[in-house]
Amino acid sequence: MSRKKTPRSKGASAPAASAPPAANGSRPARPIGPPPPARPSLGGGDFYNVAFKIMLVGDSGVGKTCLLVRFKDGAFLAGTFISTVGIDFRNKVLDVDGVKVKLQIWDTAGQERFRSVTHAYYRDAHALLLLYDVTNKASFDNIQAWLTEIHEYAQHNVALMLLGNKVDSAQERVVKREDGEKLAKEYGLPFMETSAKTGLNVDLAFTAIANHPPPHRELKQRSMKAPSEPHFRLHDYVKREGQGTSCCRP
Ligand SMILES: Nc1nc2c(ncn2[C@@H]2O[C@H](COP(=O)(O)OP(=O)(O)OP(=O)(O)O)[C@@H](O)[C@H]2O)c(=O)[nH]1
Ligand SMILES: [Mg+2]
Repeated sequence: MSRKKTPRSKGASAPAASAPPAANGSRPARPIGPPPPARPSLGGGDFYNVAFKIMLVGDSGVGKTCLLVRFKDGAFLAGTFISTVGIDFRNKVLDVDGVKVKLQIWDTAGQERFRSVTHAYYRDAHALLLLYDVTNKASFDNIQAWLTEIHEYAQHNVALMLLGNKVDSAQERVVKREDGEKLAKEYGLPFMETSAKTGLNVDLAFTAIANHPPPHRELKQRSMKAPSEPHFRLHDYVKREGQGTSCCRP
């Protein structure tokens, strides 16, 4: 995949590839009735009922790490671009209808040389946030290649959302919002534009994923829908909750 920007190699403070907690490969079922007893999350004092694994993917430099840091810490990593090496993860527990949902968010390296590392993580992901940079046409053109990769390595029922990041950079924008909407519609994906810098739609993107329904219910409904409507619930959520966002039902 070609890129406009050449990411700098990683500095000493960069996140190292970290071993994942054991994954059971199954999608977490949101309980019907009272939530199961809360468990301590790995590596923190937060308690949770269910865990949900989300992967951030897209070209190097589109803002995956910044999006995660904005969501987790409410901060923006301005200045020096430190490209992720391999894969890193952070946890955040959200309350969804009284159920503590632990989002385990995997931040992958966009650089091609780490692709074989990240491939191994796709199959355990319950959801994918696929990013491009609205100021980088190449990152948008590469979305199709990312989708091919996702179809090859991820579970067939993975929840997927397309995000056009860096919308705060209005002067540098080269990918129009309509172009993002059109592409999303073509592939039947929910879509929104985000800014890790200002925080626009960042929480919404993650909470939409966290509100994703239990897989058994979704699969049942999905089997009655046309294949081109795989993410209708995410669409509905984004449409309902979003401000200045877009939702593309094919
Ligand atoms: N203006 C603006 N800059 C951003 C935004 N998000 C990220 N950046 C900048 O874009 C550069 C790359 O951001 P990263 O989050 O490190 O990119 P990445 O996708 O994680 O890159 P890799 O780790 O190499 O895959 C950094 O210099 C950030 O400061 C945004 O929303 N707006
Ligand atoms: Mg990164």
